[in-house]
Amino acid sequence: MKEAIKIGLLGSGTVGSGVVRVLRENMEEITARVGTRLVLAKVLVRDVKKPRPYLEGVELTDRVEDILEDDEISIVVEVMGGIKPAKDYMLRALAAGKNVVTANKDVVAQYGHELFDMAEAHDADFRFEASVGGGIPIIMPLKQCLTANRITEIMGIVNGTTNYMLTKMSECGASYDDVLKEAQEKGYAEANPSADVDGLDAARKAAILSSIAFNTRISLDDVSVEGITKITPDDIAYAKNLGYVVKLLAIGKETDEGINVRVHPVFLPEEHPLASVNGVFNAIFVRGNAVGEAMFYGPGAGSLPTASAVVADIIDVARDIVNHSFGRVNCTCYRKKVLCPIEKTRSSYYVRLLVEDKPGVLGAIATAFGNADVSLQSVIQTQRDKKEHAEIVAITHCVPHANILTALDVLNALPVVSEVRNLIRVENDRG
Ligand SMILES: NC(=O)C1=CN([C@@H]2O[C@H](COP(=O)(O)OP(=O)(O)OC[C@H]3O[C@@H](n4cnc5c(N)ncnc54)[C@H](OP(=O)(O)O)[C@@H]3O)[C@@H](O)[C@H]2O)C=CC1
Ligand SMILES: N[C@@H](CC=O)C(=O)O
Ligand code: NA
Repeated sequence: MKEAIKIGLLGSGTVGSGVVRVLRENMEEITARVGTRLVLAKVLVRDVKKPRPYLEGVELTDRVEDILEDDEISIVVEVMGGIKPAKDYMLRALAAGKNVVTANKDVVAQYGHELFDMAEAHDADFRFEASVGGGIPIIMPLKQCLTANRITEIMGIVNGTTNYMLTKMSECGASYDDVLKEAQEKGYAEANPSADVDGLDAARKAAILSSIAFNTRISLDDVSVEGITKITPDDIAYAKNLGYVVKLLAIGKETDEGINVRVHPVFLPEEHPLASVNGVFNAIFVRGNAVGEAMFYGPGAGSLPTASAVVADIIDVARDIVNHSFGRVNCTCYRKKVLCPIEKTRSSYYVRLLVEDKPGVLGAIATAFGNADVSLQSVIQTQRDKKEHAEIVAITHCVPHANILTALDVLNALPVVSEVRNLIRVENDRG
C-alpha cells in the first residue's frame, strides 16, 4: 500500500464535522477505494478551546500556516464559508501545489476563475461538488456524464433552507420566522440566513451551474435575483386553490436572445416534477439535446449529505494522487456568450391587487393590462380586509417581463388600485 495521504481541514462546523464523521465511519471502504489511507492531519478553527469531542486525537490550530506550510499535507478542504479569508487560503494552498476541495459557493461563484487558473498553473485539483445541491451529484455529472450534450435549460430548487420554509408554510401554515429558526437549528442556513431568504445563495448556485452548463462565465452580477421574503400565507393559499405550489427556482436558459439566469419564486403546477420536491430536498432539472430531460434529486443541505459530496471529491483527488493521473477537468468556460436581459424574458404572471370594491373596477383593471399588451388567462375576486375593499388575483398569459412591468406602473397609477400586493411568475412552460 502507498504512503498515507494527509488532509488539512479548514473549518469544523456543520459541514466540517460531517466530513470528519464520514472519513472516520467509512475509513475501511475509503481506504480500499483509494488504495491508501487518508489521514486527517490538522484542523483549522477560530476557537481552539471550544470542546470538539469528535476531533479527539486530531491536531487543532488557529494558524492557517500550520496547514498551508506543512509539506506533508496534499489535500486542503475548505469548509469555513465566506469570501475572506477562505478565498485567500485556497489560493495559497493551490499556489503551494496542494489540491483543494471546497463547499464554498460564495467563492466559486465570484472567484472560481482565479482558483481554476491557480490550480492549472500548479498542476493541482480544484473541486467543489458540495457547492451546489449539497449531497446531490451535479457538478461532475454536468462536466462529465452530460458533456456530450448541448444543454439548453437548467432549472432547480437549489436552496434547502427556503424549500424547507416554503414546504412547512404550505403544509402546516407555519409562520415564516418559526420555520427560518428551525432551518437554522438544523444546520441548513448560511451563517447569515439573509443569503438564503433573499435568494443570493441560490443565485450563486445558479451562476455556477449555468457557467458549466453553457460553457461561458456567468458571474453573480449576471443573475437577476429575488428571494422569498415577499411571499405571504395568502399567496401560498391562492397558489393551492389554483393548483400550484410556490417554489424558489434557479433558472438558466439559452435562448435565441442569449443566456438568461435568474432566481425568483414561481407558481409551479402541482404536476411539475419539481413541485413534489419538499423540505430540505433539492432537485436540478436539466434539458440536453441528446439526453432529453434528466433530473437530479437529493438532500440539498445538512451535515452528512454535504459531507458526502466533500468526501467524494477528496477521494477522487486522492485517486489522482495515487495514480499520478492527469485526467482533471479544469475550467469549462471556454466561450463568451451573450446575455439576455431580464426584460426580454417571457413568462405568465400571478398578480395580486387590493382594489376598491365598486362597479367598473374589473373593467378598469382589464383595460390597464390590455394597454400594456398583457392578456389575461383568468381573474378571481375575493372580499378582503374592510368591506369596501376586494382582492383581485389575475393570471396572465405568457408575456415579456417588460410588459408586466409597464402594466404594474399603469395599475399603480389607477385610483381604484390601493396596492399591488404581489407579482410572481407562473412556470407553465415544459417545452
Ligand atoms: N450547512 C450546509 O448545509 C451547507 C453548507 N455549505 C457551505 O459549507 C461551508 C461551511 O458551512 P457550515 O459548516 O454550515 O458553516 P459553520 O458556520 O457551521 O462552520 C464554519 C467553521 O469554520 C470555522 N471558521 C470560520 N471562519 C474562520 C476563520 N476565519 N478562521 C478559522 N476558522 C474559521 C469555524 O470555526 P469555529 O468552530 O471555531 O467557530 C467553524 O468551525 C460554507 O461555505 C457553506 O456555504 C454547502 C452546502 C451545505
Ligand atoms: N444554506 C444552504 C446550504 C447549502 O448550500 C441551503 O439552505 O441550501
Ligand atoms: Na452537489
